Amino acid sequence: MARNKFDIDENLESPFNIRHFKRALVYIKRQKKPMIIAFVLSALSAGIALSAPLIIQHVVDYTIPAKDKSGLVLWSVVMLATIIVSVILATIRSRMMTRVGQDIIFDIRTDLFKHLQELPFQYYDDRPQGKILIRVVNYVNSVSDVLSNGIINLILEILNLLFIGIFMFAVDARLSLIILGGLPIFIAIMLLIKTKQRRAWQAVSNKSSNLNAYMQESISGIRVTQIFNREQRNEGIFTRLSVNYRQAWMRTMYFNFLVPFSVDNLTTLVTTSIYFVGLLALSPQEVTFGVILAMSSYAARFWQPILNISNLYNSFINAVSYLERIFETLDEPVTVSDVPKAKELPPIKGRVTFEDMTFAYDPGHNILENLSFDIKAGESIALVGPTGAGKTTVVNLISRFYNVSSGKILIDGYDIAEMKLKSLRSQMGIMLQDSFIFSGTIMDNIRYGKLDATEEEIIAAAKTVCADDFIREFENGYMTEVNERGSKLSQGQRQLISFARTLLANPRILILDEATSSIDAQTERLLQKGLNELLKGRTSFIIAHRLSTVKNCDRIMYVADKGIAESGSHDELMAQRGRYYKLYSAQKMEAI
Ligand SMILES: Nc1ncnc2c1ncn2[C@@H]1O[C@H](COP(=O)(O)OP(=O)(O)OP(=O)(O)O)[C@@H](O)[C@H]1O
Repeated sequence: MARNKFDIDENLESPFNIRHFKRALVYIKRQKKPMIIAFVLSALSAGIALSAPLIIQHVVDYTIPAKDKSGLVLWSVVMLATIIVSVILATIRSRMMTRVGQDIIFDIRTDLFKHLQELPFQYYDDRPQGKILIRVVNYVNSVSDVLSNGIINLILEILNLLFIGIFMFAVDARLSLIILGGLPIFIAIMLLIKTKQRRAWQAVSNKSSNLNAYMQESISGIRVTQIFNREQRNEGIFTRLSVNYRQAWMRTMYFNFLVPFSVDNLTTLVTTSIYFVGLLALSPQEVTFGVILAMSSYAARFWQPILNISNLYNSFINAVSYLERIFETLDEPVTVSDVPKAKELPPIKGRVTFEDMTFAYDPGHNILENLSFDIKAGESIALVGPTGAGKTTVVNLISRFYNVSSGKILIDGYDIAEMKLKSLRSQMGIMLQDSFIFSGTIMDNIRYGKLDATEEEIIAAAKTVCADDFIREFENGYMTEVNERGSKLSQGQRQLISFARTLLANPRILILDEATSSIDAQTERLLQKGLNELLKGRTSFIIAHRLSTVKNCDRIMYVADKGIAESGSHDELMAQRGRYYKLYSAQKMEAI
């Protein structure tokens, strides 16, 4: 069961701590060089811009009273030059940082994708795909700016604040203290809203994740939706999720606006105080008009970096809620992986042994119990039995898509839990009822089974499984582009392509899970010839509800009651007159 349905908020398994941020630093460190250059450029640009109030003070107090026209022109040119240089430096920096941001995205996304490819079936069983997608696509995008520009800007703003402090204290210490007077009020406001703000951002990421999961589910299930006229109901669910998202977003915005609102008012307050104290309380001899002008300009400039830092803090809080989820995914354990000192499974003959094997998807709820059987290399085995009995589970365990709960599965006497997964799976061929087709050409899709296969090998495989005829009927033959999931192809055609794909991989053990159920009887007969060739000398497990297709298997195992209820050849089982006999007779009756 999906642990996180689309309308269930995700609980973070490990809430954010500084360790997560340290991990983010790993990605940032890789961009050290461009980030240092960008930082120096920014520092230069900010330093140049800071000289403007000093120029203004000098011009107001000395150049203008002295009616020094050439001095006035000179200072105007200096002022213009500082603006131009500062703009050029800022532009170069912003280009560099765009690149750094993209490189960070690239690295995190690559790590996530690599990890997702290794995560076991169980991980995907438990989550809606949309919630996985949003982490790789949206969350990574959202954190890149904070991890690149955000860090640099934070250091810069702190330095900026320091420099402004030095400059303003150099101009007038008493008026500077008035400017600093607003700080305790600001810190108190920030402390008050900090926790609420973080929770609000977490809610936004939860709600957007839910929305995404539902979108993904709706698109995948659009056919069923239209068949059952569910459009209106689904719209209702979608609206509810959208409203939840909007409410969560509005709440974060409320906190976000609160911060600049406080800063604006504090700036106005301290500027007014400077005018008041400067003009009334202190004598004109002590404080010149130029000093008051310069100090009011510093007051605005002093509060600007504070506003910027608090905005950065907002983005940081937002990014933290995304980083938590990105790292949670990266930390997701690869439970089905090579054990330490795993051995390479040598080329196998194909003997498969289950030794007292028990398996549960969810602990405490066994699907198969104490299962033991031994299959000789080259034997063809049919797994039949009622829906939900565990046939697919048996074959999934042979490929070790899940770990057994107890007991062992051996191939040629080797415990598969101790073998390298790659060496195990490369010798297995699995064909499912729902054959997945990737976007690309038909040729690419068949080549998926063996990446270095030649065109001749691919065509030969397609011929063996009777796919060649229909492929050639397409205008572009093997080079026909198909969509993801193969929506241009019939289900039977998709299965034939996946047959060719598996044949190309030349596996020693072959698993056919309802693989021929969508192929018409005539094609199936044709295919059977190819399949017989394919099955020769290989161990095969065939799951089929249509018993006529598995009658000729060496052994038929009837899966029921958490184990194998009956086992033997068709004739033996018919003679037993047990459950297989009943099922076969019932199907025969239906066919008449
Ligand atoms: N990923 C999963 N997580 C939890 N339970 C599962 C999972 N997959 C299957 N099951 C349960 O395990 C049992 C066996 O499922 P399995 O798919 O092996 O049956 P099956 O015999 O192949 O059925 P069918 O003939 O319908 O394909 C079922 O009761 C099913 O509900």
